[in-house]
Amino acid sequence: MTRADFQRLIDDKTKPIGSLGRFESLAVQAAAILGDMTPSNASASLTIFAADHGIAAQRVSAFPQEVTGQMVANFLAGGAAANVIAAQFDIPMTVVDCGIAHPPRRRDALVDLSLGGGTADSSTGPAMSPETARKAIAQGRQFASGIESKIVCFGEMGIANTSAAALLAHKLSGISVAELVGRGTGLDDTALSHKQEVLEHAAARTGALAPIEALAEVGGFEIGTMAGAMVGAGTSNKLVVVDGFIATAAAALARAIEPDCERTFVYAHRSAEHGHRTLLDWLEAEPLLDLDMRLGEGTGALLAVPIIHAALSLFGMASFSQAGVSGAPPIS
Ligand SMILES: O=C(O)c1ccc[n+]([C@@H]2O[C@H](COP(=O)([O-])O)[C@@H](O)[C@H]2O)c1
Ligand SMILES: Cc1cc2nc[nH]c2cc1C
Repeated sequence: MTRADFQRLIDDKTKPIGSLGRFESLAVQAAAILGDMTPSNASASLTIFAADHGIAAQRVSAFPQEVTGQMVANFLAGGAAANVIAAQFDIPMTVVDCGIAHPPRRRDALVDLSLGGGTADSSTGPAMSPETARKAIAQGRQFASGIESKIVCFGEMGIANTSAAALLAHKLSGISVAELVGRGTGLDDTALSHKQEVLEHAAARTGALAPIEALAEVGGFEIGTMAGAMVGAGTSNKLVVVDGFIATAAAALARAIEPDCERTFVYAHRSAEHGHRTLLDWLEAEPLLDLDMRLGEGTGALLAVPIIHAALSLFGMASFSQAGVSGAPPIS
């Protein structure tokens, strides 16, 4: 069935046409991508891609680099926000090491796709080689081919990755660095203007860049791997739930690499990170939620899952003829 077929089904349900707004378009998008209207068939999962960033050395984050590995240990122990929300919805969670500088000792529960102990500092040179950038995309695609669930939530963890995401979004979109730089984990005004200087300097190192070159120049390992996974999941007709600012930068990269995968993306929420609104507007994306969240980890994406399931449940409504409800008379 095509998107138009699912749209006809929804239009024939017992409600004024369009009265459930974007909730209806979500139902049509989800059913068309999954080829299935049954909520219980639409299993969901969360993958958190984690990595470190050399640009953290420039004091662009409110937290030290060790926190990436420490939070990954917290994910494995079940203590993070992502864990408790995922548990609430019975959503299984996988954590992928894409290049953590100080990984936890208990590595057995991690998927190991490490590309090194963090990227190089992109304010002084390329974050990674073009070969590593291509490897990040390829390993993400490969990883996605092993995901069994139909709805895939992608989140991330990486100290200083709002810097990498802002620079990548700048290179892909041409939006100014000033419009994309934000407080991340909670910088004060002084630290924010320092971050902006560092990012302006990093951006000025290079001119216009092709997508893979942009990933190589500004990073990061988890963003590239997530972008590859978005391409892979999208091309195999999974519904890709995009989380906050960093995940949206990965989605912009995925779209630049494979434009067709965009139709499978659901933007879960508008993060409070300055720049997310501008980036979403540039992508012409309207997120489902706006809860002032700015945590990452896939927490916003998880909250979208019950909304997607509820949207699919609309296909269980009675049609006008089934319920004996008179349709609207044609407007002359
Ligand atoms: O998802 C978002 O919109 C978001 C906004 C701000 C911060 N974060 C999280 O905070 C970390 C990056 O912040 P920072 O200040 O270290 O660049 C990283 O682990 C992200 O998951 C996430
Ligand atoms: C504590 C903490 C938790 C996070 N989760 C995602 N990014 C994070 C950054 C910090 C600092």
